[in-house]
Amino acid sequence: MAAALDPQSEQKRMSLKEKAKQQLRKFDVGDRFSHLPLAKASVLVPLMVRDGKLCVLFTVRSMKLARSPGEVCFPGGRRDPTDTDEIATALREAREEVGLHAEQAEVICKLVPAIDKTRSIVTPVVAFIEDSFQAHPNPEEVSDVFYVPLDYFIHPSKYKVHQVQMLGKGVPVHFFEYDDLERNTSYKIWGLTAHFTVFIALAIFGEKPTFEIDYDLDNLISSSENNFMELYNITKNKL
Ligand SMILES: CC(C)(COP(=O)(O)OP(=O)(O)OC[C@H]1O[C@@H](n2cnc3c(N)ncnc32)[C@H](O)[C@@H]1OP(=O)(O)O)[C@@H](O)C(=O)NCCC(=O)NCCSC(=O)CC(=O)O
Ligand SMILES: [Mg+2]
Repeated sequence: MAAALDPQSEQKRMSLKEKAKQQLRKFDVGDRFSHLPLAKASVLVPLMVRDGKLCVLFTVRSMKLARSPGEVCFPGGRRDPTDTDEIATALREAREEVGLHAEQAEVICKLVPAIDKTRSIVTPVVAFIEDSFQAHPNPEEVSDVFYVPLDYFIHPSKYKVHQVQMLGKGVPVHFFEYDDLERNTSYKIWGLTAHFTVFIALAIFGEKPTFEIDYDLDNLISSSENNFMELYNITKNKL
């Protein structure tokens, strides 16, 4: 039984969440990108408050997977015919992969998508989950589940960046290394997953990070959507 929170920390916990929800809702893209004719996938970005800090849940992909084995990602996957929309895909995959039931998740928004190496449009669906959520990883797809404070993606202690030519455009690929002291394990969060996490940290905290970003922080919505459409148009023309 978790120790009863004193009213003060309960108050702080709630205001942390409410402020984060308020910020995230400003970035909801609705169905603005739902009609684009590329294969679709979604990830669920689970947020919660742990030890008084906003934290995000990550998974480590099983080595059995053909694609990106062993890499850190969010619960997620390709859309299947039973999914009514991007949110349904994200929630179905989270249930399959970490045993998160839809009623344990409060979906807050869909954020600007990204394009992955299989040229699918990947939509990040952000949800608050129960702070006490206990993951049940599906070993077919997930080998580990861990949590990182979200502000680590504003001022990381271990970070590097690679500028890659993605579809003819110079794009920063963020590489974070997070040392989970409790589990005595170091995790590498990079690429698409890091891209989404940085954006969510910027949207919630609105703070300039200690590393370079390819957004205009004062116009985060328009600069992020322009970045996506630029990559989409290059991808579309290459198909
Ligand atoms: C784009 C994605 C959301 C798509 O999700 P998934 O790859 O998990 O797709 P999925 O869950 O639908 O299916 C994954 C595999 O599991 C199998 N699978 C699905 N359901 C299953 C089940 N119930 N039981 C057993 N296996 C199952 C499928 O056959 C599939 O194999 P198969 O696939 O063989 O059919 C994810 O790949 C992702 O987040 N990628 C980025 C990870 C990342 O950031 N890596 C860091 C480098 S950046 C990077 O690498 C960028 C990039 O990816 O472009
Ligand atoms: Mg998956």
